[in-house]
Amino acid sequence: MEFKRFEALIEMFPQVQIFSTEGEDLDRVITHFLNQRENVSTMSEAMQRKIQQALAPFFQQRFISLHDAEAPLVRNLLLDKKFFLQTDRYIDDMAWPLTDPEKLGEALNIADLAEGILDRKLLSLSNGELRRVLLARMWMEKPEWVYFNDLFGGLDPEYRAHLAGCVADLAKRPGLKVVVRLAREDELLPEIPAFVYADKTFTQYAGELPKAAATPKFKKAELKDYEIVDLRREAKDERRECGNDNSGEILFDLKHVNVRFGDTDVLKNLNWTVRKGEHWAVMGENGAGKSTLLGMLTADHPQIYNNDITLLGERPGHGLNIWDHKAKLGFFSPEMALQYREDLSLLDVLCTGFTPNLCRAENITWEEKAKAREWLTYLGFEDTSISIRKISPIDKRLVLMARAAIRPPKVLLLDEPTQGLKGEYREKLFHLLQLLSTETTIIMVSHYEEEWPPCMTHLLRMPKFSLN
Ligand SMILES: Nc1ncnc2c1ncn2[C@@H]1O[C@H](COP(=O)(O)OP(=O)(O)OP(=O)(O)O)[C@@H](O)[C@H]1O
Repeated sequence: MEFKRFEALIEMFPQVQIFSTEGEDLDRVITHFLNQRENVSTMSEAMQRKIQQALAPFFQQRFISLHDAEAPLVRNLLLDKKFFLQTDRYIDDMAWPLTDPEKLGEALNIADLAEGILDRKLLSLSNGELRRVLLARMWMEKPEWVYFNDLFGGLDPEYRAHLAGCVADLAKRPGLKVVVRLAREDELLPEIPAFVYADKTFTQYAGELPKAAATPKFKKAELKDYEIVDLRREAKDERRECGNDNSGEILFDLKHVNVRFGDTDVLKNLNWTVRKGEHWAVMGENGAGKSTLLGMLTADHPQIYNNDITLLGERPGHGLNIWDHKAKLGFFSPEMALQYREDLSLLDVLCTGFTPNLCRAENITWEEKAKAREWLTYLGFEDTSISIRKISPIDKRLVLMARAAIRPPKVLLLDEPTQGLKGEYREKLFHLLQLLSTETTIIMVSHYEEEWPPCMTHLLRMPKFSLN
């Protein structure tokens, strides 16, 4: 069955899941349709980012304990009669849809959050926690239409399984119209009619839908402390051959590291050593402290000063120069892509990767330019002169990841690099990382078990100590 128009599809299938690698185009089509409807509840990364941007123009601000008494709490977002997103530098004059306080218990259950979350400041939440709070809110609204844009993006595996069950139940509610957009085919839900969107056409999914929601390979309840897995021992094949520089130079050394905010333990007695030639995947449930950990490695997090940490041979407060340190790293996170403001061509963006700065680079050599051009061509960008502002947010992410890696840096830090990336892009990225692994040390945060290039040598699993 094929549909050209979303109107026709939704009329026939009021509960529908749509998988597409052309996510933004599909989102535009659905949003255009829903903007003309009333009582719509939407969950999307864009909403999450809007809140984060409104509350803090610079993401690092989040690392600082927030004293602002006016900063909105989760309680305000979920329970205020009329909630406006407002700070002293941001005003949203549209009130958010009304919520039903009676549904709070059910909603927190859906979001798998404890009641203590209500007193947390919105800005202090991790990406996944904020997503889950927004999901809780949807369950407290009274919509006729529900739209989940990239339902599982940024969520940990166990919660993804829980959410899949909740959405399947929601889709059974009589009269409710439910639209789910999925970025990955392997995340299709059971029972809900499925379509694939490509070339501006919705085609019925030809494969078989799963019988039940996928179960996570790993259960967080089993994890009581930090766990290190030697991936080389697990796979005795080609992994041993790559990134095998056993010079033993210690790049990062963290001893009994603790990070707390008020009475929330984020990192608790973490001992972790990263040596040159190792490549680490970092996993952990939403709020486990993965971004906090990366913030420490980049020296952005102020709590590096009250911990025993060595960063590339230097100690914070004892000779570490932050800018020299950052110049040795390549860093990418989805927030960075969001906050990137430069109006440069793709080629110029990639060339900034040879310098410590984000703005236009001077004195780029002919060889560097040629390498940047070669990388862009490999990633599928034919016209390297177009502005980064003209490409889609997902393409922008890919270009900024390439920028972080091209030099190559001494250490490449990637926070959820595959979030929202289509399979073909993931493969290209992993191929690049595999090639780079002989020259740089890679540390990569992921929410997908075993979804990393074969060069990865270790996995750090992080538990979540606080219950919100
Ligand atoms: N300034 C702050 N004040 C209070 N709590 C904070 C602050 N900054 C971070 N936290 C808390 O620290 C915990 C870890 O956050 P972090 O962003 O490191 O998690 P994460 O593992 O990256 O999560 P996700 O998978 O959702 O991205 C979260 O529970 C978060 O709410």
